[in-house]
Amino acid sequence: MVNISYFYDAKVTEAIIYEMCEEIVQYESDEFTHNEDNNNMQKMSCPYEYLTDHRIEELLTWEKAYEAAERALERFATGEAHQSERLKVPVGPNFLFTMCGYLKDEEYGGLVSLLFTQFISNKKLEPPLPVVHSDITLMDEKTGVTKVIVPGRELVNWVLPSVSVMATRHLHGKTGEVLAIIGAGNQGRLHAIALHKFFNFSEVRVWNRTASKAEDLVKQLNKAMTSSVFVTANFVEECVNNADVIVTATKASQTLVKYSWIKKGAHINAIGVSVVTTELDDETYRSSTTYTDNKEAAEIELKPIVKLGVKFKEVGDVIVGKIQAPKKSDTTIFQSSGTAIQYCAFARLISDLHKGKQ
Ligand SMILES: NC(=O)C1=CN([C@@H]2O[C@H](COP(=O)(O)OP(=O)(O)OC[C@H]3O[C@@H](n4cnc5c(N)ncnc54)[C@H](OP(=O)(O)O)[C@@H]3O)[C@@H](O)[C@H]2O)C=CC1
Ligand SMILES: O=C(O)C1=NCCCC1
Repeated sequence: MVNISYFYDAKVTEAIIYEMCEEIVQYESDEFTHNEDNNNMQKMSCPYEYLTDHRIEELLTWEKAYEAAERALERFATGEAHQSERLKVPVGPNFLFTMCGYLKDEEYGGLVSLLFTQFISNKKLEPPLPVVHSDITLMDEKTGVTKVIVPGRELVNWVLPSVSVMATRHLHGKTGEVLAIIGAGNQGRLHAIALHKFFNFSEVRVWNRTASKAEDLVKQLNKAMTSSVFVTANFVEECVNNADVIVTATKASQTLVKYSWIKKGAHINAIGVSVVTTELDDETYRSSTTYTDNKEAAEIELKPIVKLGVKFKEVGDVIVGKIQAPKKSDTTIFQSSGTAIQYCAFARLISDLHKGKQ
């Protein structure tokens, strides 16, 4: 974590403020309007844009997303990033979740604030509304001025799979031949695409509770990639059998994968999050090394895993060489928590792409 206490040193603060004011004056002349009747109080015209899902899809590519994910993991590990505590505010059965962060980086830096609501009760409305709503605000790190607001639901579609790709790269390497996807929902589909684009697997197996959805996804992906590598599996055991890389991305509230079915040395990206259950059995956690992108959050939020006595390691520490990479024979789990820093890197990337800067 970066130590931001130096901002409170009076002399340094003065120097920083002076430097920033010079830049702000420059900025004002372009972006601000003065209200003479109000003691020269600055009134801003709206300096930011809301970038739609559609615009993000137009701008982003998986290659750019992998790079942003890797940089965010690196910077988090080297301390060039600062994050506030994550806060979950209960609203009956629903909640509001917030996280803020500051990433110091020429290309991907900024200040970010992520707001995310999960209203289970929306399912019962007539007509029903989506359960998750989320907006991510990116602010300039020199002025605090808002640059863009992006929809979190779209951004998570890029952030989560590319962080898993980078975790797989650094914890397992580019040796995988068979990928097993458990769950053909949104994240299962996106992980299949992002991981296959990066690793070019010889076989990608998909299992889903509702088999027809796995069949549809397999057809769709083979067609889109003019390939025949995507195949369905009838049972979870058949899907993970001898697989090198596994993704669990379901909303299951029961264990789906048993350690005895997994190849030794496999890597698992465990995406399905629950405060009460895991998709992997206890033996899998006890016999593997579990990595996360945010140890502090994982220790608080992933209670069922903590209860097993699992000691989390951070994937960023492997990337920057702070800790040794796992051995080929180690079975590894990546337990993704998502960090404000990752969202900052992606929001900045999108903001720059939108303005034609990248
Ligand atoms: N860490 C993070 O930031 C994020 C984590 N997630 C997590 O990823 C997981 C998947 O989310 P997402 O892809 O968006 O969800 P979707 O609603 O798109 O897909 C849900 C999937 O879970 C399956 N499923 C639900 N219940 C069961 C069950 N009892 N047994 C087996 N399969 C089941 C569904 O199967 P069927 O088709 O049969 O219904 C479907 O394949 C969730 O746990 C979610 O919390 C998601 C986004 C962000
Ligand atoms: O859909 C989710 O889950 C999200 N998680 C974190 C950020 C926004 C959306």
